[in-house]
Amino acid sequence: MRIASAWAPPDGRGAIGTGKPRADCVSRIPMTRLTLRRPDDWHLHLRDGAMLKGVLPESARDFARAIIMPNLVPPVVTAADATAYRDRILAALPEGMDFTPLMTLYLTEETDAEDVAAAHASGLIAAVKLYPAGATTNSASGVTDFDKVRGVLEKMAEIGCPLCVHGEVVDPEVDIFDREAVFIDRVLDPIRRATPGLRVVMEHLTTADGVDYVKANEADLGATITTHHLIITRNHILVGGIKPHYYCLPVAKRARHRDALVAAATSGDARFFLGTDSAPHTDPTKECACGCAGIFSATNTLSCLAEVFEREGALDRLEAFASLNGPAFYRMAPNDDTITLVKGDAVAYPDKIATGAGPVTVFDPGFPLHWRVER
Ligand SMILES: NC(=O)N[C@@H](CC(=O)O)C(=O)O
Ligand SMILES: [Zn+2]
Ligand SMILES: [Zn+2]
Repeated sequence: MRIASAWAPPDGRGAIGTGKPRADCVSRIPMTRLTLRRPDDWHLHLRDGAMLKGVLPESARDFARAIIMPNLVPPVVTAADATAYRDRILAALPEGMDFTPLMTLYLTEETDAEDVAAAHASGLIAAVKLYPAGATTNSASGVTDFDKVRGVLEKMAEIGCPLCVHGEVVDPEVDIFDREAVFIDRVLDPIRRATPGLRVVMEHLTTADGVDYVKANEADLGATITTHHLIITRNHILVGGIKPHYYCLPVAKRARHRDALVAAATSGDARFFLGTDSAPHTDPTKECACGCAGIFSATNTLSCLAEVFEREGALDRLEAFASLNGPAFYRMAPNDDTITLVKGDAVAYPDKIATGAGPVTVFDPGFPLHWRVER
């Protein structure tokens, strides 16, 4: 990573957005350019058809690769499904954009271990995704009886194919804010103990309990953290009127959990890496009596992350989180090309993008963004 610095202009622009030079910048040179290896997104929803066409450029512009979630309707269950879906993604990619979809299979109680092994050996899939049935958007075909997938998990441990996990229990007795922590004790830890060598990614971590669990385990365990969970708490969803565009699963928790995620992401610890979980739903399907879960952040994710890392004094660790730790976990080389973030006046980004499926609202971090990706 290369960090270039320049003095803020005399009028103070660029000095942390206050309009005035900050006192603590007098003796420090504010950073205004940041070059890092091109990032990857280790958890992304692209959907299909008109929505795919509309949202794909928003990710492909900044990210070189992404782990593509398989929760279509019907889900991407077999190697044949994944091949067809990958081809539809590549066909929707605008001319001249360079983007590699890393495919996943949706684990069901009928998944065939040999189909998984062949798809992994051929390089078609990078991982298999476990959704507890009923836990989240389009998870009805997921797993209810974890004993039924034991054979597939053992095969995955043997061949080194990672399991990406939506880590929430669906027990109606368990409070929605506790579902991740309970999942770790009731489901994840027993699966990992029963399947030595299984490589697991806890997707979209939302709790300090999750951070602690990852840190307590040396080998074979990583976690993605989303952009929005580094920023919002449950107050964003509920205070001053219900805000459907902040609703996602796992639901954002209280501030101490958000702060634990920020500490983990900005620590440089290689077990934590970026998975935006950018999950587009059209406005009418979010702004209604039973709104869909999912936050769309592909458009402004890197600007948001730079702001979060800058506040923590950790801009020099953004590259580890966004560009290095993920490939290391997935045993892939980091990207050779780079992107440069430039700091300046507040960045303009659309509040919605238009897709053939309908308008999709872009994540609003609630503060101005000053870092933009240099094109
Ligand atoms: N995160 C979400 O709130 N929604 C995701 C599903 C998921 O990742 O759980 C989606 O597909 O919309
Ligand atoms: Zn999920
Ligand atoms: Zn997701």
